Amino acid sequence: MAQLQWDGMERVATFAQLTGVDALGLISTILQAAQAVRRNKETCQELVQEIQLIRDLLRMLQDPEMMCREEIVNALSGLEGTLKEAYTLVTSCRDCSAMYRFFMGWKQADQFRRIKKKIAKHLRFYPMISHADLTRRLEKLATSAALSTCSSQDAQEVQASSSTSHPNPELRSDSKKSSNLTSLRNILLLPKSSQFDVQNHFRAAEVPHELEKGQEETQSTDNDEEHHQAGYHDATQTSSDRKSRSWWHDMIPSNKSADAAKAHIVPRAVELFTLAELAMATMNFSLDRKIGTGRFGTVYRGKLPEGHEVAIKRKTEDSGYLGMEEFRAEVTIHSLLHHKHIVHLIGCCVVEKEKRWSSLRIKVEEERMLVFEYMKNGSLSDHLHGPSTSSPSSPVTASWKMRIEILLGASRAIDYLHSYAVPPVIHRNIKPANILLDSSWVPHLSDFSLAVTCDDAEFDDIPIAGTRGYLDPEYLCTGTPKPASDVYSFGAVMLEVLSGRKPLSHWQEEDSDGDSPMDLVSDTLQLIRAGRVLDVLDRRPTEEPTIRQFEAVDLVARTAVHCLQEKGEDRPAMSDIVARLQEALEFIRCDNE
Ligand SMILES: Nc1ncnc2c1ncn2[C@@H]1O[C@H](COP(=O)(O)OP(=O)(O)OP(=O)(O)O)[C@@H](O)[C@H]1O
Repeated sequence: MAQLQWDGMERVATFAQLTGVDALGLISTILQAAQAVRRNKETCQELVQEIQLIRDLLRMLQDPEMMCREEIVNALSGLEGTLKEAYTLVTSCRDCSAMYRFFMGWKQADQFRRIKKKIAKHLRFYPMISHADLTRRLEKLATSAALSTCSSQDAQEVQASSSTSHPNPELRSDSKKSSNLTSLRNILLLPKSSQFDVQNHFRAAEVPHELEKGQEETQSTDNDEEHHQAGYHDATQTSSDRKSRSWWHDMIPSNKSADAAKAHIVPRAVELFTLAELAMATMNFSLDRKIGTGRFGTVYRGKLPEGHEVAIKRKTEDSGYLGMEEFRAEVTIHSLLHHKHIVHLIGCCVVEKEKRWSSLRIKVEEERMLVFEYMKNGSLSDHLHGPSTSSPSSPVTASWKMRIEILLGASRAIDYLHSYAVPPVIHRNIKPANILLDSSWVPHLSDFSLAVTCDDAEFDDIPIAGTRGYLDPEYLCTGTPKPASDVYSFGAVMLEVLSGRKPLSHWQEEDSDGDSPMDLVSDTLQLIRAGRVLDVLDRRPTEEPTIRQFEAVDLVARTAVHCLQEKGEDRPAMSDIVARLQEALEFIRCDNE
């Protein structure tokens, strides 16, 4: 324990000595101030999360050698100023007077944007530093593990002192040790290529060979045998280990490792599930566990052995999902994204299934599954148009405030994709069916099956994709997706939320040759431009909106018009949309105060 405390002090000293800044002190002051904010709570919370990342970063910077690196010192220069600005901004959010709101609303949104950009700059070496820290911890763990296995007596001593005071906290208790090894297994499941190709900066990760072998052995269960007998080959199983390993190691194209290194956020470790584990979680993919079906497969609700509820998207080759390349791209992109309004990808699974075509021929098909955190309250679309709309208990159906909160959350997720993810990501399938709601009605953007990164140089090879009714007409003409294409789709979502109407009527959805796919868009745009917003509004939240509600929905309507401009360059950036929705929400909140 004493050793741990000393380590912590040493870290602080290292950073403070080298920079002359008590950044950790400043950070804890900001975190305290953030607890008392009365306005812009969500934006402050996001800022706090990023500031916490800076704190984690500083704590990882315990190696003085690293702090001497020019690129890191440069990235951290100006940190004091940024933190002071962040403090001033956060404390200004304590003031809740109407006058303050009137004069400061827009200015604050601008300041938040500026500070977030500065923080992103400070965090740009996060992946490399985190990688170096991880390597250091792995080496420490591997050394301890080697020490503990070299003599059985030593191992017994470790067990005997498991719950007390082993000097290495990672070996302090058996359960702690096994959970560390589980998370290690998860970390190691990332292909080597994705473990930050940082040869110009730091030594590449060396995964201890013994640990790799161990991780494979832990994956087989009794149930696997049953599935082999039923004609399944789980590509992650021992019988096809070589294939499994090369599949996984090939999973992320090597050129993506550079992207990962550039990202200011570390790729999340994606867990590799076996078919047996997922079959068990879903009662063998039983019908009553089915949540919904999309173009690319079926989604099931499942429960993992630890009790964690998940949604399992099962994609088959028949479903029209394009193939392994797209699956890899989806997992790669999704694992790089960390945002409170983006559905968390927990893991995936690939299995081979034998299908008998005739007495002589057997065809081998691949099935791919993705495991996500479960979103208990379904999709925004379900609440606007599904059976739950008849239920007055759906707050989405009944409340303008909730609808605007959902739009705001989703817009923040898209803003993150466009402006903070590195490389930037274009979702290409923004629609209410892909905005999911958790048990607290917090929105999460989902479905990255069509997402592309902005540095995918050869857009020519990527077919135009999206959902009719939300597709940007400019993208349809040029074939080149841009962040502005997502902005257009989000404009259509805003109109749908305001009007409660789908952009395409049922017959248009069915008829792929329908020549007027944008009826909601063109009808409502005309009405809004003519100042007739009231004629557009869904009357389920309230028959007559109050003045504040009207101000809010009017602002949303005008923002939607702006998003639906024909030319991408005339549309607003996602960050402006976030600011306007934030303002719209403030109007509604005034109503409730
Ligand atoms: N993580 C999740 N938690 C809860 N429900 C989910 C989750 N992911 C998807 N669903 C449900 O499953 C349905 C089908 O999802 P899926 O993403 O396969 O298709 P889609 O988005 O409706 O359409 P498409 O993929 O064809 O564009 C969704 O509408 C949603 O209701």
